[in-house]
Formats: sequence, structure tokens, C-alpha cells
Amino acid sequence: MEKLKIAIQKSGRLNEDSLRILKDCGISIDNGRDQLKAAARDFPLEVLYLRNGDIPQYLRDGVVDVAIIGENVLFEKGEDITVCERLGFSKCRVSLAMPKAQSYTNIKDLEGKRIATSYPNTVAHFLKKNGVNADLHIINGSVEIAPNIGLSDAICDIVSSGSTLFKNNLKEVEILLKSEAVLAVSPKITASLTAILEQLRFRVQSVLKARQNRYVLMNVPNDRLTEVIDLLPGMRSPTVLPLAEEGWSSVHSVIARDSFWEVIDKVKAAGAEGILVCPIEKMVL
Ligand SMILES: Nc1ncnc2c1ncn2[C@@H]1O[C@H](COP(=O)(O)OP(=O)(O)OP(=O)(O)O)[C@@H](O)[C@H]1O
Ligand SMILES: O=P(O)(O)OC[C@H]1O[C@H](OP(=O)(O)OP(=O)(O)O)[C@H](O)[C@@H]1O
Ligand SMILES: [Mg+2]
Repeated sequence: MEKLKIAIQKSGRLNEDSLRILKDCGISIDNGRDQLKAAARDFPLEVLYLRNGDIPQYLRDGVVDVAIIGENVLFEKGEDITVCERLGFSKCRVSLAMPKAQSYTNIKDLEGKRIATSYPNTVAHFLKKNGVNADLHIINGSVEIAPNIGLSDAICDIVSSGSTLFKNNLKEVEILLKSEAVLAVSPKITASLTAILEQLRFRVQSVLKARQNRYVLMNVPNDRLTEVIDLLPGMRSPTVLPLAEEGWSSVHSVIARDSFWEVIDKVKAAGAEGILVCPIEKMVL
């Protein structure tokens, strides 16, 4: 049977979460150490472990059909590659930073300056858009050290918590783009493999939806039911079941993770008690 070839990062920031999302989709992979290729046991999928930076070219050439990759890498060297799902992990931004002591008012301050980066196309694109000329120094790692050793006046690199910038006495001055892990598709994917990709996307979507929501159960006195129900969204509407004790009901609902505490505070104030919160494994709408 034909198999969809998926590339995931061999080692690094994306590896673990990429394997986790496949696992949550019910796809188990025989994952021998040092193996560069593995087959899934229960889904027509073959996994290739590759360098994140090499993946755009493999997608372009059709060596792999899909990949889990940092969106920032597509911006740098895969603008022709299509994204079919945003996966919600490895969130970061690509930013320009300068020594803290240096004054900065706007991008024009970078005119004629030396900028060290691993993302030359991204920086060149940003500078061109702003009509600024600067010297780019391409380095592959430890970019944040460059100003401290006199290699550059500014840097452009990935920022997440900001602690690497802080430790190197740098300040973030411009955000060029925001990124997260995405599922990207080869322009050469065939129709029959697209059908398998659609099955995979369906599973991914139900896993992501489930991660974004929580299942809640609570006890509510019957005379406060309408008030509590009005505060709860639910998939269609909340479920209401009678408790063994007269005058009380059990109310079940689904709440978005982001608005969770806000809703809980409100239902509590409206008379709900014994509130239980459970993770959801899959959510099919
Ligand atoms: N500090 C961070 N916080 C969140 N996401 C990050 C962070 N650093 C990198 N990422 C994301 O994870 C991706 C992989 O980063 P990582 O440093 O593991 O590999 P890499 O050196 O860019 O790639 P390669 O696999 O080619 O060696 C990046 O492209 C980015 O999308
Ligand atoms: O804002 P922060 O939370 O500090 O994260 C940003 C740092 O994380 C990444 O490096 P990583 O740790 O992946 O090391 P690498 O340079 O070897 O890839 C990135 O290149 C930054 O240096
Ligand atoms: Mg890194």
C-alpha cells in the first residue's frame, strides 16, 4: 500500500512535540535510535528524520510529501511551500536585537550597520521593505554572541522567552515575523497521497481542538441552573443531569482553555460547586 512520507526534525526543538502529535493522532512509530527512517504501524505513513533547515528543499523536490517544520524556516527558504495546518507549538519570533547601551529609535538606525544572522533572506527582505542598506554576516549558531565579540553591531535571531538576549546584554528592537510549528505540503504531492494527507489532517485537527478545550462537570442547585447554563458554551449546549439529591443537577460542558478561568470564576459566583476539570483526548465536530 502507498505511504505518505512525512519529514520531522531529527533532533532539536521540534522533534519531541512532532512525535507527540503523531502519537496523539493514534499513529505509533517504531522509533529505533539513530534510525533515519521509520514506518508507522497503524497508518500508511513513513517518517523521515531530517534537519529542519533541509526540509524546504526536500518538500520542493518531492522527496517527502509533508513535513512538520518551523514556519520561520519556510519564510527564510520556502516561500513557495504551502502550509496546511498550524500546530500550535514551538512558538517564537524572529527579531532584530542590539546592545542595550546602543540607542535605537527606528529601523533607519541600522543603515550601514553589520548584522549577524542565520536568517539572511528574512533580514534582507525586511531591510529592503524599509529601504535600509546593511551588511549581513551569516553565522549558523550562537548568533547572540556576535556583538559582544565585535563581529557585528546588531543581530537577527529567534526569540522566545528573551532570556538569551538578556544574558547577552541585548534588546529586541524589531519583530520581523512570528512563527510556530506547521504542517507543510510538497507541491509535488500526488492525488492518492493527498487523500492520505486529508485523513492525517482530520486527526490532527481533532487533536488540536481537544488540546484547546477542557471538559468540565459541576453541581448546580436547580434554582440557579438557567444562570449557570447562560455562562457555559458547550459543543451544542451543556448537558444537564439530575443528581441523586433532590434539587440539584450535574452540568457538563466544554470550555476553551483560553477563557477557562474567567468562565470558572463566573459559574462559581453563580452557585456552581464541586467543579471538576478533565482533559479531552479527541474532539470531532
Ligand atoms: N527558543 C525557542 N523557542 C521556541 N521555538 C524555537 C526556539 N528556537 C527555535 N525554535 C523553533 O524550532 C525550530 C527548530 O529549532 P532548532 O534550534 O531545534 O533547530 P535548527 O538549528 O533551527 O534546525 P536544524 O534541524 O536544521 O538543526 C526553529 O526553526 C524554530 O521554528
Ligand atoms: O528567547 P529564548 O527563550 O532564550 O530562546 C531563543 C534562543 O533559542 C534558540 O537557540 P537554541 O537554544 O535552539 O540553540 P541553537 O542556537 O543551538 O539552535 C535561538 O537560536 C535563540 O538563541
Ligand atoms: Mg536553535
